[in-house]
Amino acid sequence: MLEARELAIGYGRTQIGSGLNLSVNEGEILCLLGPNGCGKTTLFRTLLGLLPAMSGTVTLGNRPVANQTPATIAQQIAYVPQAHAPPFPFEALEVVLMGRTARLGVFGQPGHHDREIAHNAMDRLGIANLAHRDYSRLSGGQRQLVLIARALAQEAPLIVMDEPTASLDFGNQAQVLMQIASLARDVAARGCGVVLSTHDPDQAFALDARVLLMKDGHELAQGTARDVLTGPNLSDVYGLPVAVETTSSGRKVCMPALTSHH
Ligand SMILES: Nc1ncnc2c1ncn2[C@@H]1O[C@H](COP(=O)(O)OP(=O)(O)OP(=O)(O)O)[C@@H](O)[C@H]1O
Repeated sequence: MLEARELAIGYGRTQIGSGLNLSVNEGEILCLLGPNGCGKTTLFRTLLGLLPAMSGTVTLGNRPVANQTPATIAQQIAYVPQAHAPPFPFEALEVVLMGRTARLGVFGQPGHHDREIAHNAMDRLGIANLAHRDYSRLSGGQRQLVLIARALAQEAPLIVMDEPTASLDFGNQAQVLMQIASLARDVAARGCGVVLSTHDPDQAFALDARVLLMKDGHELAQGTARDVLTGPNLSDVYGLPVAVETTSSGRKVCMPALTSHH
């Protein structure tokens, strides 16, 4: 569905990364992990056609993304950016309704059906009570949940999420992870493809995701969480000793060694 081949990414003439390969299909979760500044957001912007590739190709639904209009791209991929406050006030529900834009005609106004879908998306994320609140006055975590609801309302077969749990509290992080898993794995509704970035390797284990581990704009390893998120790989990427252990319930957890060596 979404595929990148030998992709080089960057801004203007400044190359941020190269040699990137990935593919995501419906029902799959791909988790991007790597240190601050390694190029995750830049890669996302390139995958979404917001930033031209410096070389290599991005194909979306078997066509180069570079040849597709923003509306066609939006029908295929929903993007959940990192949450920022907008410069002017909107009701949270209006923000969610913006997810319907790519589905409306040129002068189309959202109708009853669109509002119902927007309400359902908010309900699913447990934020129905925020519908008529001023989006710019919500907390960072509440805004993040509204942006995820907007992506759900878009009803695209792929969702790209830039650090979707970054500003969420402990409970909401777990809640959003469960939503991501059910988006991809829900057999009744046809599963979406999900690409997300996170700074928490435990989340890749919890989601049983495929992992692309990045360092300095390049792929260090790609594969199952179990194969890629090893102590040596994580130690290499984050520059400190990391241990990967298995809990009594059988889940893997990653722990940096916090002892200092003097
Ligand atoms: N508009 C821009 N023009 C030039 N360089 C940029 C621009 N935006 C980001 N960069 C640079 O690109 C590099 C990669 O940034 P990017 O935001 O993709 O990293 P990231 O992996 O998403 O980081 P984080 O985990 O901190 O969000 C950084 O060195 C950053 O300074």
